[in-house]
Amino acid sequence: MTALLEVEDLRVRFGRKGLRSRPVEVLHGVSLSVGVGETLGLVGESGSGKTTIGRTVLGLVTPSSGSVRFAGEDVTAASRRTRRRLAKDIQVVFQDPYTSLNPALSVGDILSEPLVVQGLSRRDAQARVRGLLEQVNLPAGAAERLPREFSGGQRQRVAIARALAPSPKLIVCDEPVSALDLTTQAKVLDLLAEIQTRTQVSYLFISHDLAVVRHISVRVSVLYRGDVVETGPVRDVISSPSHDYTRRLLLAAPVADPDKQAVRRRARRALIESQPLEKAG
Ligand SMILES: Nc1ncnc2c1ncn2[C@@H]1O[C@H](COP(=O)(O)OP(=O)(O)OP(=O)(O)O)[C@@H](O)[C@H]1O
Repeated sequence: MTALLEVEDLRVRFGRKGLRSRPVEVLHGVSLSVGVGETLGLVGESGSGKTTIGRTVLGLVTPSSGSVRFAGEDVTAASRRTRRRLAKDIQVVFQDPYTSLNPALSVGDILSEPLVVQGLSRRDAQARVRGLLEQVNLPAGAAERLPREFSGGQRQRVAIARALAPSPKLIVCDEPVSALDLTTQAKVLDLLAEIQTRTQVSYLFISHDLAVVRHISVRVSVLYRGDVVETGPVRDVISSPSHDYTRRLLLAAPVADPDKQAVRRRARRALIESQPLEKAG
């Protein structure tokens, strides 16, 4: 598969408040790739560095070393002109559909403004908005309404439509269904998959939840404290994880049956007690 996004040996350091404290490295040489029309799941617990990877891919964080290449171009060393183009090609959908949409604008304006800025006439932008709403299964009348008039799942559909507006090649999905109930999660994931089949868009799909990642992606990278500890087909990683951290992540996933849940809890506790996990690697 042709690689669209190639992240190589990425290191990111953040400064801490206070003159004496030294910057802290939060990514320690991360490598991953996403093919054209592919979804790579990126899982890890809170604070492992998932969002930092996403923000670096979007050009919002400058790495201390390593590279991010998109369609062969180095994102981190791109000129302003190239960055403008890349800003169109790489879009994002955030976790919280309640804060990621401007509450003062109608859905139609939210979707059409970026298109008008890009040079589309108002009339063409409105036609495109109708097409975008159709793509995410919202009625054309949604354009007249404000974000607060929609449910969480519908707002996330608007956020997906906004990301699709410039016909991107890659969408960074940062926990896009974590704020939704289970049924709505499945519907939004199915929608993302359906859009991918139609458009060949690629997803870097960030989640703390392996079950969600299994639903949407074929390959997954597991991130632990700023290191990718394993990458492979989701099926293999789930059926025979090669790293203790992945085993813990699997055992931590909730299951509906309370007896199975208790068995998992005991297995996880036994694993933690027998093999304390301090460092990645
Ligand atoms: N701008 C920043 N300045 C300083 N530290 C930061 C900054 N952004 C992130 N960090 C730190 O980097 C580490 C990784 O954070 P990041 O948000 O990437 O993790 P995450 O896996 O996405 O977590 P979550 O799922 O909770 O969002 C954390 O320790 C966080 O506190």
